[in-house]
Amino acid sequence: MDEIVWARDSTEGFVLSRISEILDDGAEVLPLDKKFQKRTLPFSDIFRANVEKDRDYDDNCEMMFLNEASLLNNIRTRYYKNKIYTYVANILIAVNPYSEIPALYSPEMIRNYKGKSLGQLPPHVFAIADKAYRDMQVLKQSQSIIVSGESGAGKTESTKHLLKFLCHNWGEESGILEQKILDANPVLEAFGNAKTTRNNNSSRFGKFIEVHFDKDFKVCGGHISHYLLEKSRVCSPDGDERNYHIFYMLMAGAPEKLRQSLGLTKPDDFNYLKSGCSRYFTKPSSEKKLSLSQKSEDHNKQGPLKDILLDDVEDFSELDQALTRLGLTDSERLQIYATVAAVLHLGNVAFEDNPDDSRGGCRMIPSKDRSLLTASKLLEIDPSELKQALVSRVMQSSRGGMKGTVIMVPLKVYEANNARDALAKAIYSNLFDYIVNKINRSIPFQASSYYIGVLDIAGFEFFTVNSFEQFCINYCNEKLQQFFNERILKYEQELYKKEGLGVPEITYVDNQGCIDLIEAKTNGIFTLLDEESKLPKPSYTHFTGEVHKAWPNEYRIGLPRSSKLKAHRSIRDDEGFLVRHFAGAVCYQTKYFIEKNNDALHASLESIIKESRNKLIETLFSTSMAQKGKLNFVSVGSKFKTQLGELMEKLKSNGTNFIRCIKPNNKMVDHQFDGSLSLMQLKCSGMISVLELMEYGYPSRTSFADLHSMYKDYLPKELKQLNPKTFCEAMLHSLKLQEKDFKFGITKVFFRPGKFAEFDRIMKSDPENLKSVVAAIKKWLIKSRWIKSQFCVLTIIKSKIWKKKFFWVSTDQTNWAI
Ligand SMILES: Nc1ncnc2c1ncn2[C@@H]1O[C@H](COP(=O)(O)OP(=O)(O)OP(=O)(O)O)[C@@H](O)[C@H]1O
Repeated sequence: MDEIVWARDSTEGFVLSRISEILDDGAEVLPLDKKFQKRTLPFSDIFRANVEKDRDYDDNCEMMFLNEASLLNNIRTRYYKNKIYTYVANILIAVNPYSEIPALYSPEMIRNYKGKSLGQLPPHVFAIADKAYRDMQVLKQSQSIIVSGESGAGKTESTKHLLKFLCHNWGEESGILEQKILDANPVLEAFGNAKTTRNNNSSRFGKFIEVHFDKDFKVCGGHISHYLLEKSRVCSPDGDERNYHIFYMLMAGAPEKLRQSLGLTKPDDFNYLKSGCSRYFTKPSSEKKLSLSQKSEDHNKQGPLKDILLDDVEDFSELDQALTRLGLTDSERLQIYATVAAVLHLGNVAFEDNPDDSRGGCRMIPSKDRSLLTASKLLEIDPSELKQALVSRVMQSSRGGMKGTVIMVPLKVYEANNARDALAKAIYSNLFDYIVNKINRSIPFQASSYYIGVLDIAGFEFFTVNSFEQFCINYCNEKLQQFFNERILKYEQELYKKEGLGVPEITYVDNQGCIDLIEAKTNGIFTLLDEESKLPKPSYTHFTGEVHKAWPNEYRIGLPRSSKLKAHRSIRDDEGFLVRHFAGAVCYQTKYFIEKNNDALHASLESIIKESRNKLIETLFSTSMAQKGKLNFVSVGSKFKTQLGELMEKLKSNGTNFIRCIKPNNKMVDHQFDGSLSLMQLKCSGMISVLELMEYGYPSRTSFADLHSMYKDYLPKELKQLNPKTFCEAMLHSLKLQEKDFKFGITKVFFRPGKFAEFDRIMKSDPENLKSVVAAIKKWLIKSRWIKSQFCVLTIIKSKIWKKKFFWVSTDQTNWAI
């Protein structure tokens, strides 16, 4: 028993092994590398291997055996050769190299990929951008490029390269528009990105960036839509994580005068920064520009954070210039910086129990007066009114539906803390909306015919503790997965039908049930959460109970104790629920669901902030949704549901391209490939199911014209001159490929897995072999021409006989038919 197979392994993903014994429901396998142990595995963990050591494939579909193990191995082999891009048919897999690969994105590369069909050059993110552009031109349809992957997988970097390729090749001569679209990046990153444990420059929001084209397919504008900024980070970055970059950039990079006027000193002087990592990102040259008083104790002790791209000192001036180019005046930029500083000062306001209040209310700690004064000054609101609104809230009694006396309700310490944090989050997230809006307005926009939209949104997430943020992200991924399934499978089947291949229908697992569970109007989890918020005394345990009650027989939802993870099994039934997503089960802890879903300010705070004399603050809160009573509040969940609905509509009406980004290791280092981590991501992105589909279909396909242009130079003149369809027929029929390995469609030829590679190998083989190939093609051509001419003769003879017959029949009846 000598067959070499891939055997599942918990760390590597798969290891090459030899089957030593076949058992009833599995086999005993012996890994080739002695460092791995012999094991007995079920058949579902053993896969056939394409064993040609060190060989890799541009397109996974060129492989003979399409399975998760061969896919993982191909990606790994290529990654170590610095080939970070790989196709699975039209889908691009991009592995984060965590290092610069020389010339990979050079201007020459940008030129090279322009106008090339997919497959003509090695896989590349530029090839996908070019395909989207050509599809837009040919099909006269807007296109989307969906870039997905977990945090740190390289979505934002890929997005930047896509935009650069599009703007560079089809932007206007002056490059002003291109500059504006590209200037959006440093601005979005300063306000929307933060250092997390998984990525130094993690985007804490989703975005859909549209590049618009005019009737001549030249770039004529752009637009950014953003989703779900992570607001909780503003008040409580944790452990090794940081708050949004802008806070540190201002403190490290702003001119001294500006820092002084904003009362900015060093990160550990501010509560909203010192709960997390308080060090700056610097390079040796910029570190020298920092004074001791600007640096936190930790920074002084441990030194700066390091990243190839980030530098808080230099990034501030880059941001300031980008904002200027986007059209913001000196005073507008100053107001933005003042607002950011105000958030920090607000965070330093603290409360204690008020011994003079018999109702258990709190008061501000007197030593924090200075922070309150600075925050009020920067926000241009009255400090005493702000103080009052932070420690109490106004309620109106109502009797028989009539509004009655105004009552001042004192807040407890934790309520005042919540009110302060809610205000800080509202200011920051409204500022983010304002900045995105400013970017959009600064990008000139002429009448647009089509657009290419790039979606950069977080992939499926599951941690030990999963809260409302993960719930929203996973809901979004559930919708995107459904779309992916529909597009890939539907497209595939429609193509087979259109090309007349006669391949039987392929079915797939539908995840609509899971989507219903979350978004159903009457009993979906979002609805139950909103209902809970409207109760006089909302409680997360009651909400959790309602969720379990609403879905008693649904297998997709379960109690935390049904989790496979020990950490989740100890969560009480009324403190969490488990959702079985397409990518795996996730246990959500519901403790902060209500607060995170309803982040509106209480009425007193809302009215104080609206009275600000500061133009920017006034603008930020002019359209904000005041909580006009509990019954008509707009929750975070329902807003996201609506936004996502609109996005899905756009995606459905566009052509689609997919890029799946993979993070090869958690250490964020180059040349280290963690097999099981990467395999998990391939599964979560739906790539394994795509392979299953491809295994039974014809995954490699190319148009007759493309195939002709790809290989004509390998052949003599007389064969080159054939028309593309005859050329393809001649080549495929005369080579020793079996009939079942390929199919001719109307415009394309389709190959079974691995067969295109076989064909390619024959065509590119040594001259001696090629000679015999040419001879075989010529022989086939002579034979087929002979058959054709015989067929023609026969047809003429037949038609003559038929005409005679017809004439005879028709003259016998009516004459008009001749
Ligand atoms: N193509 C690339 N070449 C070199 N380095 C890269 C590439 N792609 C990503 N990186 C590195 O990986 C880091 C993380 O990438 P990126 O920020 O694009 O991830 P992401 O998927 O957008 O993460 P998040 O969801 O957290 O925002 C980058 O800051 C960069 O250092």
